[in-house]
Amino acid sequence: MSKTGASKPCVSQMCQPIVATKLSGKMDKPLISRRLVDSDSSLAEFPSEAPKVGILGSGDFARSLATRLVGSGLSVVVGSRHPKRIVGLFPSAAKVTFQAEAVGSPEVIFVAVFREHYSSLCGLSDQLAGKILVDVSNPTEQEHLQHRESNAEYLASLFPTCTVVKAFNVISAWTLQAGPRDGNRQVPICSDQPEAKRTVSELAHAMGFTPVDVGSLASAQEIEAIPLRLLPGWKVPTILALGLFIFFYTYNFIRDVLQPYVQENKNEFYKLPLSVVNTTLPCVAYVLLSLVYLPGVLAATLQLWRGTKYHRFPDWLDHWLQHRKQIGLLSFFCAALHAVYSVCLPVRISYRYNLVNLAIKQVLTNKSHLWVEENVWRMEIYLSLGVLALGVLSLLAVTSLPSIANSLNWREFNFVQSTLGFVALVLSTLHTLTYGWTRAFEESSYKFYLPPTFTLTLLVPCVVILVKGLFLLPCLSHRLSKIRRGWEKDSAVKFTLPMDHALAQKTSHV
Ligand SMILES: Cc1cc2nc3c(=O)[nH]c(=O)nc-3n(C[C@H](O)[C@H](O)[C@H](O)COP(=O)(O)OP(=O)(O)OC[C@H]3O[C@@H](n4cnc5c(N)ncnc54)[C@H](O)[C@@H]3O)c2cc1C
Ligand SMILES: NC(=O)C1=CN([C@@H]2O[C@H](COP(=O)(O)OP(=O)(O)OC[C@H]3O[C@@H](n4cnc5c(N)ncnc54)[C@H](OP(=O)(O)O)[C@@H]3O)[C@@H](O)[C@H]2O)C=CC1
Ligand code: HEM
Ligand SMILES: [Cu+2]
Ligand SMILES: [Fe+3]
Repeated sequence: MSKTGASKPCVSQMCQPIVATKLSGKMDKPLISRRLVDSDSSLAEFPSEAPKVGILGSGDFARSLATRLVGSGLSVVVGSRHPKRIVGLFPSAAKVTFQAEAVGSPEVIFVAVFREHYSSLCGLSDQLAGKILVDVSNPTEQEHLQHRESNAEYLASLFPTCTVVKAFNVISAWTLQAGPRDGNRQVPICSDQPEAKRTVSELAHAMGFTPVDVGSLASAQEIEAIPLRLLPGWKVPTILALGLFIFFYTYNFIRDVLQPYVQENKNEFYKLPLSVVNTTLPCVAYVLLSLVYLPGVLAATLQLWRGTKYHRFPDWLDHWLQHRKQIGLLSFFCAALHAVYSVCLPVRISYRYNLVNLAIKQVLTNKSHLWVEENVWRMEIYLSLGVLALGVLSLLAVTSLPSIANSLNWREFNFVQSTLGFVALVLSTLHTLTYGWTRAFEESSYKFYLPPTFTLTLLVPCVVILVKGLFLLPCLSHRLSKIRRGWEKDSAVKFTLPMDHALAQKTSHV
């Protein structure tokens, strides 16, 4: 039955890059030679005979897995219901045969079959007894909600004489083929048998992945839920950003387009795609940035108010504190777009028309040398401040990349995120103030009685900056640092009567 007499390479052979010419066909080529996998010679852990690995199923996942295993120097045997049909799709070094024959010799068998077909494997029970079964399956969202036990636990219940290990479900067939250099390297592994877990971990390592032990098979439910998640921490911040965008866009539309149309009969709808967007984006970026630093201020205020740090923050604040990274990155995204849009402003043909028309008007009225010193300075300064603010924000964004964050110690990271982030907020505020200048006090800036947009955005940031400034006052900063070292306000300890204590608790939770 065997297609090739799958030779078992010894360790010294395995350390050499596998020669592609030995294999034939597209699927045959190992995508990564052993030398490229950054293994820390973990293969040396294997006995001199390459262990045989079994795979049940011949689908996408099975094919990619076989390719990867063969490319990692392991000996592979694939069990299919129709081996003759699919034998050409597998690397020639892999043996492809009937299910019953395939599961005979390997100690470890990957079950690359969907959950609903597990029961069709029950006929193999006797041959599988005592072996390690690796469950790689991913439930659909519906299946995950529908079944109480995980796929892996279900498999274990069907084969009580086997040891089931949950692994590799977070790796796509594509990543397996392309090699672990692209995409996620981490493979969460769980099983009730430490020995089996170790064997599968070593396999993962040999294939260039990083096994992560997540405990007993009961954790399989959690592991199976991982691929079902789609950017979980981003939902609320994204909705927030979209909400702000819609609000400010509508507000700017009314002020910049609707008002001239209704009251001055001017058609300025051309502003919709760029100009209005560029007054909206910076407002969203700026407000989001202040919302990154507001919860820290609220937390500190609450701690000062309660005189202790040992009371839990309310849930909404806790949640908010945890989503600051996403809110901050969205703010950076909008600010970066605002910068690019701003650079585009003078490129527009409408800008040139307006400029030429203004020049002609000046010629007609015989005016010369239009130069308002104050405006010139104001613009130079607000643009410079904007560039500086964006520069500092970029530092924050760069340090939030895990690889950079890992190279910083806690204090360095905190300095960039907390101190420089606050500097960015102050710079943005100065940028906005110098841009807005005295227009908040000019009647002509109020369209439909609506104040200029920038005045709306200033509210939250100014409160944050003000309160942060207050916390620098010696009396408050001293008290705050005492609280953070575990000191508690006398009154919190004084009440000892149960009723009084309950009362104290109640009032401190406002
Ligand atoms: C572009 C960009 C990228 C960002 N990337 C990240 C990121 O990768 N990761 C991230 O976490 N955030 C990120 N953020 C969010 C933000 O920069 C951080 O959360 C920053 O640390 C907030 O600073 P803070 O001073 O407001 O809060 P913190 O320094 O966290 O302090 C908040 C509050 O916690 C309490 N507190 C602080 N220290 C103590 C203590 N020792 N004991 C008890 N209580 C204490 C106080 O009440 C304090 O006011 C990013 C923001 C932006 C704009
Ligand atoms: N594709 C991917 O990227 C990933 C897949 N997975 C998991 O791997 C498993 C396989 O997925 P995938 O390879 O994509 O699926 P496919 O549909 O491509 O392959 C499934 C294979 O199951 C085998 N099989 C065994 N018994 C039966 C049966 N009774 N009825 C039908 N098929 C049977 C078939 O092989 P034969 O006919 O030779 O017996 C078939 O090729 C799934 O559990 C999936 O969740 C996990 C992570 C990523
Ligand atoms: C390279 C960086 C930047 C440049 C070149 C820049 C440029 C500009 C320009 C040209 C305007 C006037 C827009 C208009 O005429 O409608 C403006 C306004 C504004 N900018 Fe920036 N900016 C930069 C960075 C930032 C950053 C980082 C923030 C805050 C996070 C910010 C917040 C604002 C705000 C709130 C306004 C007022 C919008 C309004 O109400 O009309 N800018 N900026
Ligand atoms: Cu959340
Ligand atoms: Fe499930």
